[in-house]
Amino acid sequence: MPKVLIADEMSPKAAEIFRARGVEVDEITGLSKDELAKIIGNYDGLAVRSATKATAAIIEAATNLKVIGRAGIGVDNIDIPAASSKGIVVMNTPFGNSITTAEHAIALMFALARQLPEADASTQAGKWEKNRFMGVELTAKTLGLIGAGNIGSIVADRALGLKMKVIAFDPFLTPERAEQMGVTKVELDELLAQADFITLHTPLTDSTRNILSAAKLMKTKPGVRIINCARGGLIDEDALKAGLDSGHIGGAALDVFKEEPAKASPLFGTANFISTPHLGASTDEAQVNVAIQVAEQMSDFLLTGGVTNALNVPSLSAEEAPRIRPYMALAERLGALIGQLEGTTITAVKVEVEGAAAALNIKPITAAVLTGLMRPHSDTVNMVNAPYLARERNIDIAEVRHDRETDYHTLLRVTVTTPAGDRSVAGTLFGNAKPRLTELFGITVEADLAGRMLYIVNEDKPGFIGRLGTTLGEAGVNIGTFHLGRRDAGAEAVLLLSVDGEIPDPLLWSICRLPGVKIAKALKFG
Ligand SMILES: NC(=O)C1=CN([C@@H]2O[C@H](COP(=O)(O)OP(=O)(O)OC[C@H]3O[C@@H](n4cnc5c(N)ncnc54)[C@H](O)[C@@H]3O)[C@@H](O)[C@H]2O)C=CC1
Ligand SMILES: O=C(O)C(=O)COP(=O)(O)O
Repeated sequence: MPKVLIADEMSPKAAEIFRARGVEVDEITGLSKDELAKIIGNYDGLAVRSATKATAAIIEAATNLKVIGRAGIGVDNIDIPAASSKGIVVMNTPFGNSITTAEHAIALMFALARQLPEADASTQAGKWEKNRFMGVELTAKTLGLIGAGNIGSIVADRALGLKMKVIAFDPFLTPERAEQMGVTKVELDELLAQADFITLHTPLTDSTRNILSAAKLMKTKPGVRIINCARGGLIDEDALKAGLDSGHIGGAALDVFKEEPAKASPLFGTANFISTPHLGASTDEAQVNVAIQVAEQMSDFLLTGGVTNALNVPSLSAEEAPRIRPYMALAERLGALIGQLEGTTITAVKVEVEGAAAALNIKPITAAVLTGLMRPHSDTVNMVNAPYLARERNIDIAEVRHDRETDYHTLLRVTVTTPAGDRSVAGTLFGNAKPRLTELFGITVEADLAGRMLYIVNEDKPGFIGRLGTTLGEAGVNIGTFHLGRRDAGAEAVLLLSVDGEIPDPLLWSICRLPGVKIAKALKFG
């Protein structure tokens, strides 16, 4: 039974679902990184929110880990490249807490507009400072969105309902989507010059880190109010403090900080500054949503191999999975065939799909080809890390979808480039389910690729097959299936035999010494 560690506070729904699905679960929160490193080797899955840092060191210690599930959106606490190169799937729940987080941004916008926290503190201190707190209306003000994805677009929708004008800076926002959202797409400097309120909704990446730098903050409209419910690190906190102190920035509300937990900050105590302790996702509804999603997704993966919302491996939907699985089996076998025959000299791989296969998601098929190709040379390769390992080995990957008629209703071709030139194998599915080789290095040969096989290239001369049968028979090796292909009569022939049992080296050498044999290799599939 797979075993999962829930390492951050999560709705009890998560543990309930894991157990109901047949996954063992431990809930241990507040672990130090050393404590986590010590126990992580016992688990197949790790479920986290933002507090636990799944660093390279933790991942290194996670000898059995197969999946890390983030009950939430941001995955900046997970070292995805480290997980990928160890073949660990990383998944998040991209929508479960977006409404809640958008509502928190709107709440902070109101709080800034009417100085609610200060007014509350003053009133409860018995001061009744009615004249001190003069607010601004949101109606007709301009809201500048930095990042118009899931959360940004919900914020835009709510702000439009409040009769605000919404402008957005997001390099990936298409004009059509902007129009559909009812927002005006602008460049960052234009947004800074026009916005009365700015709200950030991007992930923390190299392109967004410090996006509101000191220089950019200086370009904002005097009196601007800034909200960050996305990630600390998007705003230069020192420059924000200076802007608030000078009065150029009229207010700022941060739910997230560069260093978390933020137990001290120069911003604390600054006038017109509001903060919450990373509460964006903290509602009953959102926490139930993300807990259910993460537990379902991780259980699916651990129990059935189904992949949803993974960040480092192509997703396979429930409808797609049954159609694509036989292709992945074919892809892995073609990759394994060519990987065993061409060794480690491969510098490029081309995956081509034709006929029915051309309508499918090619990414999992390519990942399966690469997995098969590298498995003979790596014990740890799997669907997750195969593309990364290929990249590390400077293998160039190309994917081609052909829109043409073929002799087969569906065809998958794998071509590798080696110092000796390009070599190609192709295969199809019989009955949409059974992987079958159709072509090997330009020669038509139909074969199942399964179990132990023997690959022989020989001169096409009479008597060879008899001699081969005798050699195998004398060694006590039974032939299961026998597939023969040749370029032209009397030219080079290719033999693929499935055999019951291992072919020991001395037997392989005897086969190599048979007259006419050019190449003999033992192959293994599955
Ligand atoms: N405070 C909290 O508790 C929570 C915080 N979050 C944070 O909110 C962020 C946004 O979440 P979603 O909207 O779901 O993500 P999303 O991926 O749907 O949207 C992010 C948007 O940022 C845009 N973007 C990327 N690089 C950009 C750049 N250089 N400049 C401008 N825009 C850029 C993308 O094109 C995308 O449209 C998350 O990454 C997460 O870190 C999410 C949930 C809760
Ligand atoms: O989902 C996200 O990105 C969040 O930041 C929410 O974080 P949390 O799960 O509340 O620690």
